[in-house]
Amino acid sequence: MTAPSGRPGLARRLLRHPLAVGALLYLAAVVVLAVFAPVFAPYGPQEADLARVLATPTADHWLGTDSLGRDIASRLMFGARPALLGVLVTVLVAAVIAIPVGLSAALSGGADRIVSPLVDLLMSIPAIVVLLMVLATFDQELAAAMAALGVLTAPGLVRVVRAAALTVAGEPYVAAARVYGFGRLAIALRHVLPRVTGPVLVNLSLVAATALLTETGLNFLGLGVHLPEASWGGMVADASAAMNQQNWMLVPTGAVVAGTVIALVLLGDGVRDATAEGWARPAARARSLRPAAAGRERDRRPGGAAPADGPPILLRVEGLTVAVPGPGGRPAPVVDGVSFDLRAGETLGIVGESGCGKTMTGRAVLGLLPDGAHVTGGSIRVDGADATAMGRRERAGLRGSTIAFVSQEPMAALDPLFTVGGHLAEAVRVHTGAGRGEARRRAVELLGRVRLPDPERVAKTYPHQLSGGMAQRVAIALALAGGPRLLIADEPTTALDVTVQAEILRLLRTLQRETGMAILLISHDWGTVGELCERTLVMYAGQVVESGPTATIVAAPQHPYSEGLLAANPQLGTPGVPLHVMPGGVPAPGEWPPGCHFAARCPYATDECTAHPIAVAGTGDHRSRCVRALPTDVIGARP
Ligand SMILES: Nc1ncnc2c1ncn2[C@@H]1O[C@H](COP(=O)(O)OP(=O)(O)OP(=O)(O)O)[C@@H](O)[C@H]1O
Repeated sequence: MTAPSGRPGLARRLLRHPLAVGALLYLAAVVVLAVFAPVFAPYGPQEADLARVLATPTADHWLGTDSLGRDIASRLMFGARPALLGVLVTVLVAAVIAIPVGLSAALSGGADRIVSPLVDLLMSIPAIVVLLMVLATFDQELAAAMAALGVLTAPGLVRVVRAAALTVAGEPYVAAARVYGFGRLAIALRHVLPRVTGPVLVNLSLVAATALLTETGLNFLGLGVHLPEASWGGMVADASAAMNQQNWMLVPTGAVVAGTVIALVLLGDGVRDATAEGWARPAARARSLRPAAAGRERDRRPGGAAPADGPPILLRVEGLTVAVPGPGGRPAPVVDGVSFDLRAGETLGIVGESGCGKTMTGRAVLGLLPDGAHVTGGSIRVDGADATAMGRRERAGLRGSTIAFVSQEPMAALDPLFTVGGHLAEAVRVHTGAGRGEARRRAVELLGRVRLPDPERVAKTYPHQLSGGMAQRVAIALALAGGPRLLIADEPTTALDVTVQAEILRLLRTLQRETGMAILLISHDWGTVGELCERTLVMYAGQVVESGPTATIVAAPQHPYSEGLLAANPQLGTPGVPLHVMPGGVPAPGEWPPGCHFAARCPYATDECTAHPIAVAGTGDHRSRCVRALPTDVIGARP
């Protein structure tokens, strides 16, 4: 791992852009001269020298005088005040409206359904008409007009914030933040807002430029600042009126207005570039978390009944069915009548090929199904409470504190903006309400618990500085932050190399012993499941086809699919003997055959298998969904 290093902040990155620095200096000078105009201006804004009207620059009047002999430099300084004030009002109003509204629209489908059409409607309103109405109503009060301009420009900015936030909201670490139990507000402020700052600042600079031009335009028309007060627009109007006698006056007034607009735009460009540089990171972006499940009830018989006695049942899933939109928009089940119990402190594996519905089952338990997928039947009871009947808030309250999640892509779950320690401390604060110092201490403690060497140092690193194994340990530490009683680990070792896989499995076993939490391990690999799980569910095409003690299934599989899966496992193979390959593939959702879903690939299939749905049957806690219970020696007798 590389040494911890800080990332230069936006301000420091901005200083690397000469044009932006020039723009910043120019704008700073304008602001200082405006604020301290009474100090810096050699003359009062209305101080007239009728003996020297329309003078070109002299030692007394550096920028000349206007048609009433007033000092142009002094009036430009005083005129900058309403200009800057107007810009400030517009920008503030636009930002205060657009940022929260745009974020809400991006993060909540309900809000978006209201916001998007409203934005379209507001953007079609002609701004100038509204501004003239406001000026007429408020006795030419420029601040009111500029506030109205802020309201009118807000919809455009809402679109920008929404679009930028939507992109960020799709990032895996935002999905992961929900998994870790963060509320919407915390996610919006902590993970999404910092990432939309760049586009927002760029667009605010354009809003500012528009506001300046509008303010100048209104004053040019004599509709804002009351004469004889100085305003840039009024000065441009004076200069235009005196063009036939002397055209110098338009040079300083026009140059100041144009210079300020250009500086605002250049500053926006600089911010955009500096923000983009901030996001260019050495590590490739990790892939996104995979989506998950929901369901319809069919077979309520527990496919994975826990032993009758033992610790209390922590999770009871009964007849869970999850559907996604299938061909023609009809719901297609991807999880079909899955039932199992998980007792406190127990480890249960779900094993099966890709596409069998393992992840969907896990994500349904978590209450985080992908868009379009939903639970169409069955129940999920956590500690006896029906989670499927819970409201959004109550369900979110379970995540992180009662149920935690670890995915196979730990790097994707970590926000690149924050150090590992910052990330963990935030999770601790969310779940325990601890103060900053305490949360920080607990964060380092958690890093120690997942056996990371030198936790203090690791706490200061950024995600891209971690190796895959370290990132997985950090993700596990994050999952532990809320003291969960159930950890759902979805292929937690798949992306790691073999030695690191073994270390992570050992860590999970140790943590499970230390904390007494239950583990639901999702894997396609018998080796992983066999390493960690007392009991296992074998899933095929959305259904549990076999369940029971892992050792029993491995020794004597009852279902031909379990048998084929075991025979195809390299860890259980004999050196020199080619591994068994199951012909065909898992049928896609919506294409499941009637009866046994595995029939088309099954070497023992008979007409009976496809005639009707197959019930779960078996003795004790070892059950399978097959018309025949296979003798143990049948693997050797494979046709
Ligand atoms: N967002 C989604 N929309 C529609 N279908 C989906 C979605 N996510 C997954 N599916 C489908 O649901 C089925 C079950 O997927 P799931 O991810 O649960 O399988 P899995 O057994 O966990 O396999 P893998 O290990 O590849 O994730 C698959 O057929 C998959 O194509």
